[in-house]
Amino acid sequence: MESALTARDRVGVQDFVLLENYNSEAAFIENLRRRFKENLIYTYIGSVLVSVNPYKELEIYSKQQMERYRGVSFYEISPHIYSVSDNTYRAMKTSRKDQCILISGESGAGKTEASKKILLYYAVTCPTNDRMAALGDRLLQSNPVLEAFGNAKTLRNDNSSRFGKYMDVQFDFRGVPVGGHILNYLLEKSRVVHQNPGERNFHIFYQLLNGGDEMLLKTLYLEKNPHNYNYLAKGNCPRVSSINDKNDWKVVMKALSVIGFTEEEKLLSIISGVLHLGNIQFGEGEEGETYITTETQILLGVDGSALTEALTHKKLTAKGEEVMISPLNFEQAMSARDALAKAVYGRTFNWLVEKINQSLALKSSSVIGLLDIYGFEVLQHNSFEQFCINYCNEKLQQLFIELTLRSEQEEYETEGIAWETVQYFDNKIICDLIEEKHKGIISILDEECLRPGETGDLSFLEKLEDTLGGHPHFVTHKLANGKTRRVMSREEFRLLHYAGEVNYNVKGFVDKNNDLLNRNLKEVMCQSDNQILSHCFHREEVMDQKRPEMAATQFKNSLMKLMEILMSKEPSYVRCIKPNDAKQPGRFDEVLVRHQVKYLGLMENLRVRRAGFAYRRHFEAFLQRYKPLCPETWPNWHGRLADGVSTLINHLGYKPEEYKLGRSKIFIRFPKTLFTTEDALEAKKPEIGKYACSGSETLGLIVIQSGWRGMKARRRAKRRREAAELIRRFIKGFIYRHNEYGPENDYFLDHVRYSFLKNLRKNLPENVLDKRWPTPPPLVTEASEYLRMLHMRNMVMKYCRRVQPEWKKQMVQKVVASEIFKDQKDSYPESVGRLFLDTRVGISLSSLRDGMFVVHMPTEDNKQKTDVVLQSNHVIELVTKLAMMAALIFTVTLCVACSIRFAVARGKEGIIDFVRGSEMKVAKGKRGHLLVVSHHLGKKAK
Ligand SMILES: Nc1ncnc2c1ncn2[C@@H]1O[C@H](COP(=O)(O)OP(=O)(O)OP(=O)(O)O)[C@@H](O)[C@H]1O
Repeated sequence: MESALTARDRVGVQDFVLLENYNSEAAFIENLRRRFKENLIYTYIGSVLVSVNPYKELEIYSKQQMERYRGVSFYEISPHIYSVSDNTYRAMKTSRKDQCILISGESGAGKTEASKKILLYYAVTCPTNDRMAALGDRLLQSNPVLEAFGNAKTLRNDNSSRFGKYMDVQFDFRGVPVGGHILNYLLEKSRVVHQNPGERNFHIFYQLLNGGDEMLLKTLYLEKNPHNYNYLAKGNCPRVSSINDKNDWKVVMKALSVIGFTEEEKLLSIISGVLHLGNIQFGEGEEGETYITTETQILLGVDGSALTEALTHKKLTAKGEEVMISPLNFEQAMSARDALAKAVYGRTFNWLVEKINQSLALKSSSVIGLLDIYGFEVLQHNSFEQFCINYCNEKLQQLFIELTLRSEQEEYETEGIAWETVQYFDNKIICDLIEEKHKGIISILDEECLRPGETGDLSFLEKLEDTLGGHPHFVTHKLANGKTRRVMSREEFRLLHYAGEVNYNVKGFVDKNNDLLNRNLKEVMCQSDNQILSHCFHREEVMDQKRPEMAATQFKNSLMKLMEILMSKEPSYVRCIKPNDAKQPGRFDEVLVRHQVKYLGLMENLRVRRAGFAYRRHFEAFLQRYKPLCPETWPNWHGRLADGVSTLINHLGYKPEEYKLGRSKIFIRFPKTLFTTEDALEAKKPEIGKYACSGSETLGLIVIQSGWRGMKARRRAKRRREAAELIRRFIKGFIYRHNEYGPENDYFLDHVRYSFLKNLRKNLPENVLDKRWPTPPPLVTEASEYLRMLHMRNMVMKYCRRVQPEWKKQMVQKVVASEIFKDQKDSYPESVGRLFLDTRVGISLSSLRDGMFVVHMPTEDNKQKTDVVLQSNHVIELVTKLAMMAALIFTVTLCVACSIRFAVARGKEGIIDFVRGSEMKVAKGKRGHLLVVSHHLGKKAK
């Protein structure tokens, strides 16, 4: 909008809320016209985008353009469908709330083009990977398929969607498009059997005849000439200059394969089957019975004779039992045939949508819904279809008013500003008139259809008059005053819709609401060889005695569901306008546009939006823009933002009725106030320039400055958005921290894990005796314990690798000592730090047959005699056991030489000489030695 403020004189205002005379329809249309002439087809009403069909290719949809709109707020840049797409996408990502974009407008206004542009924007700009790119392809490719089967050339649009479409684009938590789902509404099935002059049947029929190769057509028993088929000949318009059926056929076939279709053959045999069905001719017998004069074999995969029978007879049932078969007259047989064609096509279309949905199905976290649905329709002759379409628009208008008011009210509340009551027309009264139980038009129509006896359109009209006479929004010829009576036929009723008056002709209402297909025709279709058809016509449906819901009630119920879906999402709106009926570029037909402005409820929309304030902006943005206008805020304001804004507007002389300050935003009531401020800014610019520099560089500098400021502001805004998103994810994660790992808490849980590991890394125990270990959060207790064990093992392993055998022996000894003496003997603690020397304690004995052994004792104590000489008859056993008991404490030395030295006292040694002899004895030997003679057994005894 900021750019709108400066550009307002040349190309009108970019946002209608800036129109001074916002109640003037003429001013509104003039603004649209001025912009349209400049190829500026988009204008806002607040955040609602109004789009005028240019009927020519504009250079505004390139990839570069997409880049311009990425991450930029509405008001920072000129209006565009990409801006709506981007803001919606970002709102979904940051608020995690599902969004929807409601696109409305009359036939040919550009709804489908708008929805395709939105889809393309997401396909190009959203993050993706190979798998998702394939899915995005499927999403885009669903368009040509749906258009082939659901679009047709009408007088108003060469590629008119003849069904309503709601598509969910599903995104995962990273904002990657991961799937889609389509809901379709009220396909115009009557087009299969009838087209007005200048119109065509659905595109697929012509594509097949033009694009299908000879072999295929031969297999399907088809000929190329569309005139040969009754169902294609009615509009007398098989060729359309803007349509290339042959090319489109290739596109559709390719799209089907991208989507992953394997049933093309069956699908095409149904399409050809419908064409053949249309060529079935009936003859009339003498007694009024009907017979078929043409071939019906192999049609739609069902038995020819069964089909013939079902097309010419009707099964009548009474009290649930079949009682008789009655022949159909010529008229009845024709309508049975057409009913079958419509049912086959309609159900196949639903099946197709189901198939596409299957190929797009994936689990998602957030959704952006696109509603591309028929706009309000007023034709020369309005019938049941227009009634349903306009009812749908009433519901959407109701939703629109409710949601727009709600969001306005919410903003006021958040900002702490008193809500000012907005006068608007509440169309609930019209919705009730149509849908109320028992009293509404749909209920009355259902009653008429179900009533026993002859039912009819005129008696339906009478019932309407009886029940609804006097309702302010309902009139019939009988109830009308003279003036209205003159313009109404006796078969019409008029509804005063929010968008204008529409006369509906009741002819066909009962039949269309009944949408009946004879039971025996359904039975035949259940048995079709074609699996698509046997899927579409289910046996249970035939068995079920309950009457299915009437068409209008079905539509009403599906609309209720749609309303629920839309209510649960944050809406954005695109309102499409058709500038002329000739589909020509550059022509702006004011009467036609005024009509649409009225029934799109745009003036009402503008009034609601402008009821309170024309402009609202965050303090920061407002201050940033207008701070040069006040010496106290220029060049920088250092206090609170709210105070800065107050200082600024006081300086500018805003009157209290012109504005309100909320908690974070300023609300300005009149555009005039804003324009005056904007003009003051314009006038100030040279001075601001001088402040920064002088002379001819001024202008450039202003541009650079403002560009730099803009960039900085964008960066800041981006950082803020990212931070907000981070905090939001964090809080949500915290709330769901006890849930399974998933999109809601993954960020939080990852963060907890990461933080723990980071902390652990800094605080790992450094040796086996270091018992520190950070306390883990509950989420990672098990992992932490495991890590602790691993780390300990690792430290032990490293430690062990460093331990020498000598050292190991010491440790083993120390462990044994600890087991024996720890806390038992007072001298133990002193021993812990000292090495156990091998030399300190030991046993020596000779290798001979004597029983002597010497226990060597420590020699530190001077006074104490040390070594002990002992004798035993069981020296081997004794020493072994001693050695075993204290294997590593003692060293047992076997003395192969014949003498053992031992300590007698400090510094004094004794020597024992061992010799072999005939008998054992211990005696005093030479030089004071002790002589030990051991018994020698000789070789044998060994
Ligand atoms: N933004 C655009 N740029 C160029 N041409 C456009 C644009 N929007 C619409 N058109 C032209 O107008 C034609 C009709 O548009 P579109 O089919 O989107 O209308 P619609 O509102 O969906 O109509 P219907 O309700 O009949 O389906 C398109 O085939 C295209 O030629």
